[in-house]
Amino acid sequence: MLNNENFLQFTRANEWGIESNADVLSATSLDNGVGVEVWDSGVIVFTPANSTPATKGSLDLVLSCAVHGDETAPIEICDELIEAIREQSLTPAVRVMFIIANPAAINIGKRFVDENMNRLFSGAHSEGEGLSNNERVRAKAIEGYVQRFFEQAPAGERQRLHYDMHTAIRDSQHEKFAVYPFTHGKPYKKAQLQLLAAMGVDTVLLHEGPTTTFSYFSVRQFDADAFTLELGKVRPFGENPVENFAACRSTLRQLIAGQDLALGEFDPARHHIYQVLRSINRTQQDFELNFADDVANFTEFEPGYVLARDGDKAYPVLEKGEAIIFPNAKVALGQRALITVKEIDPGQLNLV
Ligand SMILES: O=C(O)CCC(=O)N[C@@H](CCC(=O)O)C(=O)O
Ligand SMILES: [Zn+2]
Repeated sequence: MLNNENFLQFTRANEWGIESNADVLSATSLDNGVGVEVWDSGVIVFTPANSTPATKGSLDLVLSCAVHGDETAPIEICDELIEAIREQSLTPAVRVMFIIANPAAINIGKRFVDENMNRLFSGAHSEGEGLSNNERVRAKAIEGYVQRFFEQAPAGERQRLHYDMHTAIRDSQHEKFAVYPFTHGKPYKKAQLQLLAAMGVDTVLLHEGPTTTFSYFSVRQFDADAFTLELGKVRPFGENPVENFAACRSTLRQLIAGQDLALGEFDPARHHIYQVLRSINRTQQDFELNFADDVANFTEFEPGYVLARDGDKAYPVLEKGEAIIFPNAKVALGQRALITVKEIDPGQLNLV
């Protein structure tokens, strides 16, 4: 068993998984009756001691971090929550699974080892060159764990929620924001926007099409409410300002403990909603972004301004209000190097 070993340390010591016959895989329970199962390195599931009132106990919550290994704030948040549950200072009233996705990338302090894991979900791990590197194998295994977690839930009306937590490479005009994956026409949910705001995330980016990200996988395969959360800027371990994550930490604790979040009336004015206008891919070795490294996410450029050049092709701004997100000229060929977005009125949204 794990004994008293810190789960993050155990995970970092077992970079690409643990033997399927390892004794750490056996299920156990804490003195307070909470069930604990380690399904793999970085994958731990807690089950409440007793059935709780249906409205609370019916939540199945996935909290993931380290899909990008250098994004340390979400790793620190998960570490704190996992150990609080194991020390019994936090008692889950809902099923909760934590996934520390890429321990090998954490250990080298990099976004990934061979390949960006957040482009490998929904089966992308097995396309092209197939399961040719550890990130591909791990993404496939993680898909299986999420499937098992959601599908093993007791019968009855249940809510599925997945927060895939990240931090961004650049500064941002909205420090925290969420990506709301493509819903295939289903309405967006007011309660989810309110829950995000309670976590300090008042800005939401609506994806306009399918992606190979982890959060879209949970939306598409399991009809979960799932979001990529960008909680701040990438910093080394120990340098994340604790106060910046207080709302996120306390809301996650309340969700895990099944406490009432008292979200109140939906107020559209409280939320900034951005629509994705374009994804610009790098297709040529000769790719450049035409703005400085310290230009923040959500910065607007005037129509006509050339944002990027991909070989001979120039990408000028097409309309007033067009702003940039996630610029990265160093992505692999064929991958997204930049997204452009535009703020829209929340009143325009199909909301339930
Ligand atoms: O700051 C950056 O440039 C990247 C931050 C990051 O990792 N973002 C995610 C967004 C995923 C999504 O679109 O849901 C990513 O690029 O994987
Ligand atoms: Zn990330």
